[in-house]
Amino acid sequence: MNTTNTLIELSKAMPKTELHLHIEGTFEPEQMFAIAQRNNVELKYSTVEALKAAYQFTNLQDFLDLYYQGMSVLLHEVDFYDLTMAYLEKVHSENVVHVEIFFDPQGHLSRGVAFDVQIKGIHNALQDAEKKWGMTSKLIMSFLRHLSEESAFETLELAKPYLAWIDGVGLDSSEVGHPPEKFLRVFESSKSLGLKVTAHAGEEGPPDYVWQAIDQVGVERIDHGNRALEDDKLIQTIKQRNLTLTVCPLSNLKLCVVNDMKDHPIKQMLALGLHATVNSDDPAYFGGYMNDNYTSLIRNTNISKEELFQLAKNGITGSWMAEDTKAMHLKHLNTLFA
Ligand code: HPA
Ligand SMILES: [Zn+2]
Repeated sequence: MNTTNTLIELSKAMPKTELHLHIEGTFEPEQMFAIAQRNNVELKYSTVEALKAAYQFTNLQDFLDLYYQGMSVLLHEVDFYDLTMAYLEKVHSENVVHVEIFFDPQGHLSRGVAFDVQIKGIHNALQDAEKKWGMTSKLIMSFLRHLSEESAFETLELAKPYLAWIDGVGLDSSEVGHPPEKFLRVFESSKSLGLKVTAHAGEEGPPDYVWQAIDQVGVERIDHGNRALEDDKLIQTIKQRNLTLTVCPLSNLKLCVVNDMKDHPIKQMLALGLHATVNSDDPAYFGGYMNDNYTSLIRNTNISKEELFQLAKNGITGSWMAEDTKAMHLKHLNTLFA
């Protein structure tokens, strides 16, 4: 086998974590049509093929418009369960051992779907995956940044009875024009409830948004972070504070954050000593799950075995899983790469 194929096989076999994944972004067109039919909801596209053909994006907003349309067929607890379980089954088959999943409560509340309906479906699927395969997970409630601070506070209020099932809060949706500082007070309240904090920053937004996420919000992780590379002082700060970047290669390509996978900056991030990880973001929309992301990087960026190991290791150390579980997966990883 040549080196490329050897590395691809190794990337498939290695224990992986997924730290940046929107559960609503795992909605495969076939499942979307099946759930639409059983819920008597009409989709804007008449066939799976027509829907897939619309997955051509030039920026984040193009994608978000379709993403919110797609999730509109989710109405009942079983829909959230089925969506989550389909994703977990898929990534279990790819040797993903731990997932940290975002969900967007406001994207469903606005359609009259209650908070408890959403979270019960998702939570039960996560529990079943742990029982069946020992796959561990964390759940991150994400605020939609194009909506108001007041709406985020209302969402946090609804989450209070379910804090035992929620590990952290995040910030997603349209980035430019909606800086992290817009949600400072909501993040403060979230922290006081014992929740961890992360935020999408530097996907399309400027380095200043990453500064705000770090210095004002006090995030424990940065989701994406690509544009941090434009600011040397920011790079040094991210490094000094040991902040993990949840990087999403195929997402970056589909949303034109990078023009070509050959230009993806993940190797540069590693060379700078940043804790970059590989994640799939919205795999049903961006052309691939975890293994596809690694395969694309290996084929296009000349990644070495050492870099592959570092990416997988960063995924374990940058996760919010228990320290003894981290140690167990790191041991397995070391054996595979020995
Ligand atoms: O990549 C993303 N960026 C911002 N918001 C999102 N919501 C789902 N995916 C994304
Ligand atoms: Zn994302």
